[in-house]
Amino acid sequence: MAQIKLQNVEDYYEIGEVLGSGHFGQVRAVLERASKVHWAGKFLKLRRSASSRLGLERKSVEREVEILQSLQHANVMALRDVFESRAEVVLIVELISGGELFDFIAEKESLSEEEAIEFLKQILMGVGFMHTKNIAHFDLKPENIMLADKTMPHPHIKIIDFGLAHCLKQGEEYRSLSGTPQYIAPEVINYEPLSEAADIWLSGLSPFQGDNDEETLKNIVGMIYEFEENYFTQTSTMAKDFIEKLLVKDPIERMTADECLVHPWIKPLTRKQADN
Ligand SMILES: COc1cc(-c2ccc3ncc(-c4cccc([C@@H](O)NCCN(C)C)c4)n3n2)ccc1O
Repeated sequence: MAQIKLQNVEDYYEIGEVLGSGHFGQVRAVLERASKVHWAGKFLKLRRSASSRLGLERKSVEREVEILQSLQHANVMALRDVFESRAEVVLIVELISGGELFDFIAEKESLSEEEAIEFLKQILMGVGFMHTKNIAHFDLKPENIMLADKTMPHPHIKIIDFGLAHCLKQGEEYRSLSGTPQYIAPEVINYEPLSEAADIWLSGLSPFQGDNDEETLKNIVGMIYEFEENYFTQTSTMAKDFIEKLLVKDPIERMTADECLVHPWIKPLTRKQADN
């Protein structure tokens, strides 16, 4: 468990290039001075006063640190160190060098269902693990699924960006409108109490995609979607059954991560089922 250090992060790590940035702040490559091991540092600006709109509230940063400290899993980005100064918190996490899964797939001529299942199994194992701890990610989307490295034949999935994640407490309602429009579940749009089920929604090629965010959100709430022929002609019946069991509006009726892992498309019972 990383204890929050009040020392200067640069006493321990050499700060390198910017790897990426977003709502979460900046991610930079860092080099641990003592071990010469490469890590990634997520630099988060803290809000200077209660009235300020700039920077993150301390309690949301503390929540993310607590969540990351409780998640040790092969398919979840690992937390190594936390440094805090007056205006900034730096999370030192494992460096993920394989890039985004989205880009890896985009660079391929095609993706077989077997390859898709391999990726999906790892994502579901990571999500299933966080759900056993009542932690929901609430921002699962292709950009937040990365590859530890691109070694074939078994690329290693890492789930990142727990900036919107929440540990759900029994008997406590949690609602949020945060997330990315084309990937959020209907219960988020309807501002209903949320559960881990909000993570088990489609987060690939969205069949709800509208011409703009407003239309997309309307499609999701109205369950208006279609499997565009030119994308799904080669898709097996079993795969479509799997997707349809995810796109269930009622979160209680939707498959859980563990149920997904035993769905016949992911875990065929017989060779015949596998060829469906
Ligand atoms: C700890 O929280 C985060 C960690 C990371 C993270 C962790 C390790 C790591 N190794 C390499 C990278 C990396 C490399 C290039 C781009 C990015 C990132 O800006 N794009 C990833 C998806 N984005 C939408 C969050 C991240 N990362 N990013 C990204 C977002 C986070 O909220």
